[in-house]
Amino acid sequence: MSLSMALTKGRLEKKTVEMLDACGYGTEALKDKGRALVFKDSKKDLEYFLVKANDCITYVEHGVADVGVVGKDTLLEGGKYYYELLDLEIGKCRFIVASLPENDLFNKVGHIKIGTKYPNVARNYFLSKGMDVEIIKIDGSVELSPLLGLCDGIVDIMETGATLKENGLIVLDTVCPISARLIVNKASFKLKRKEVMDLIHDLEQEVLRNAAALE
Ligand SMILES: Nc1ncnc2c1ncn2[C@@H]1O[C@H](COP(=O)(O)OP(=O)(O)OP(=O)(O)O)[C@@H](O)[C@H]1O
Ligand SMILES: O=P(O)(O)OC[C@H]1O[C@H](OP(=O)(O)OP(=O)(O)O)[C@H](O)[C@@H]1O
Repeated sequence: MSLSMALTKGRLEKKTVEMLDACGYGTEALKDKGRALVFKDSKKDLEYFLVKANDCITYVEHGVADVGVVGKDTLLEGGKYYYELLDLEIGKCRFIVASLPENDLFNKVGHIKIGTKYPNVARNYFLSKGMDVEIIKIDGSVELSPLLGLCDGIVDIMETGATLKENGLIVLDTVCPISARLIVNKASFKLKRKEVMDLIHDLEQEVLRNAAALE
């Protein structure tokens, strides 16, 4: 049976395609893609489509995609009707809490405002600290919000730390590490078990090879 795979476009796209390539999959169409969004694997019975991160979960939950590759950040923010079966160990970064140095929100008395693209992650984090904060949803350039006084601090993704540094923000805490995960539709896992397990096995071998290469 054929498998359909939702890939998160953007930062994870190239690394995911490289992994599939290294596993011997036929991903040429994904590399020379123009404006197309659906691609057939040239070697395996597999179809790919490229979507935004949140939509990856939606397609997998609805069974339109049997499997998907999406960041743990997106999984933590929303969606739950899927199995998360493999850490691909690509797209590594982390969720952090940051602020201007003079705005140490953990020692602030009174109302605290947090800017973030990830309101659920931020709310859960501060609840776990016993702090009642106001969450302000921001869609991008989150680092700008404390600079302009919209909020006291942010919960955002940090990879190299360059964006924080260039904007004079400091890390106050790490919420959790992030990496890309393989998620699987629950029905597909039953009905296409062999195909899904073969894919997981192939990717798992590549995760191990990548880890060994780093040692
Ligand atoms: N430095 C980083 N910043 C953001 N995401 C990163 C970073 N490094 C790895 N990632 C991972 O890549 C995924 C996709 O990020 P990307 O910025 O391409 O899309 P996005 O968050 O939907 O942003 P945009 O709206 O700009 O397309 C994230 O969900 C995260 O898992
Ligand atoms: O630690 P760094 O390597 O600097 O990376 C972190 C930055 O990258 C992401 O933003 P992105 O470029 O996706 O733009 P956005 O703020 O518009 O989402 C993230 O939200 C940070 O701003």
